Amino acid sequence: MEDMTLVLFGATGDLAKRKLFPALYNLYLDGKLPAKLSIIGLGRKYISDEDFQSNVEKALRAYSRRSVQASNLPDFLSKFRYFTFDATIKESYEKLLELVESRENELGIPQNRLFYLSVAPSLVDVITTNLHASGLDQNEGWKRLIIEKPFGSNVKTARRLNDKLRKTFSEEEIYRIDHYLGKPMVQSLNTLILANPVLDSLLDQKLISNVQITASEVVGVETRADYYDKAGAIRDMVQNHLLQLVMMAALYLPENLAENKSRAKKTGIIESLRPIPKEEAHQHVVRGQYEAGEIHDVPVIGYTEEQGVGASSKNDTYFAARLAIDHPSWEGIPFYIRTGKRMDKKSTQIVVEFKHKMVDPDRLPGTSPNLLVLEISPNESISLRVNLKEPSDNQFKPVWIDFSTNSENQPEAYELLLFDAILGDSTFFAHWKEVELSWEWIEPLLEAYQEDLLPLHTYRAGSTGPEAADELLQKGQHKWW
Ligand SMILES: NC(=O)C1=CN([C@@H]2O[C@H](COP(=O)(O)OP(=O)(O)OC[C@H]3O[C@@H](n4cnc5c(N)ncnc54)[C@H](OP(=O)(O)O)[C@@H]3O)[C@@H](O)[C@H]2O)C=CC1
Ligand SMILES: O=C1O[C@H](COP(=O)(O)O)[C@@H](O)[C@H](O)[C@H]1O
Repeated sequence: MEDMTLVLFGATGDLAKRKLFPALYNLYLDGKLPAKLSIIGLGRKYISDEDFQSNVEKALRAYSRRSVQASNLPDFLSKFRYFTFDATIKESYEKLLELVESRENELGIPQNRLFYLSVAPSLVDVITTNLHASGLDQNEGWKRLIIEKPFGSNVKTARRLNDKLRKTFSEEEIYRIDHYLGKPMVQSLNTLILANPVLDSLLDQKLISNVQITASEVVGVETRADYYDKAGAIRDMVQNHLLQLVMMAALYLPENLAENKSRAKKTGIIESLRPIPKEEAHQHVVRGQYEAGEIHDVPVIGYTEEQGVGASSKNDTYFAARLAIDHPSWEGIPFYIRTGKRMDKKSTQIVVEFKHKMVDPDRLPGTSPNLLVLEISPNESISLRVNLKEPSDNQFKPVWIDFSTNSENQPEAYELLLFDAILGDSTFFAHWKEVELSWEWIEPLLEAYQEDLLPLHTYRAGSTGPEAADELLQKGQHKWW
């Protein structure tokens, strides 16, 4: 691992506090940070280095998955410096360069620089332009840029943003964060299948009936109405996280694809995703919005009553769709995806349902389809549902065989992703072609939204979503698991 500098734009923000500082600390505890590391945090308000380090410490105490150890904390904090910086002022970059270089010289660090843009998308252009103009990116070592979501709000704005980034960084130097790609279960899909030939043999195209990907949340819009009411579930969760999960599942589940995990293959999946023309969207897509309801016996308000949301908002807080992948490995196997806020439970999972037609219900009463469930979060597990006979009534009953690891102390997505970026491994970052193709696939659906071609269904907070989403699966004689 090479010694380096991490320049963190947005070091006084929420993401830095809740995710990035804890991720860095846990990497440190695991010995996964470079021996010599200079971290320079940036924000507009004046903060001394000591106060900044104390803010980092507070963030660790509040959010780190492992408790803070007094014995190593001073060494960890000594890597941090703070610089008062306004991204819109050109001179700030020249002074920043002086600080970066002075720390590099002081610590004997080569000019390897990782720039993390944990700031609003509106600042990305001005920052990358000035990184270049000031010479911060003209270093002798490597340079990398980590960029947060959202990556555009449609295909046009995403392309514009990418063109701007590409003026300063090459595609290989850009690390687009999709934190679902950092979840440990998602990262280990490939090796999981390869390490378990038994799973491999189950994941045979001839045996699979359909694949279901769910990302349900209990939380509502929280304090983010300003952003969320414009984005909706389709931009917030579907274009990025769900389509990435579709690519990962489609790529790694069948054995014939598992061997080659090249970028071209992942792009191949998203390229094969059959477009849904806007006129046909209502046959394949369900959009919904939560109404008042109850979650775990606590009453919660409806979406349009949330602070910052207009009473007439038509924004989607739920999205479900039936997808077809025109790829030889997935011919005739539908992928169902759904995501929603204020649902009955927090769960991200991939379910593979196996064909059941060959089982004779007269000879074997009570059987149900076999299922393979890969739970991604909040817990990590693999479960297989099989049919067992009840001796008492001669009926079969579904029984779960569960394999789960103790996931209490699993690394967080940001830890795995930051580590990869430090190493220069971009496998689990969203590459431009994937992002662009995802937006292209989403575009007709956005148009259908705009032209009101898709009804907005409502669902009670605390439920499993609109009834229309159940009907979507019933058309194919399937049901959500
Ligand atoms: N928070 C989260 O959970 C998640 C956030 N993201 C993304 O991460 C990014 C950051 O989000 P978050 O931390 O929540 O945002 P915050 O609003 O909490 O923080 C924004 C940061 O940007 C800094 N900033 C704002 N204007 C300027 C400026 N002109 N010059 C320099 N710094 C500036 C602020 O510093 P100061 O005010 O001190 O200048 C602050 O550190 C966004 O792109 C967001 O979409 C993605 C997923 C989850
Ligand atoms: O990116 C986002 O993800 C979270 C859900 O992430 P998870 O890791 O808790 O599953 C979602 O709440 C948020 O709206 C979205 O911006």
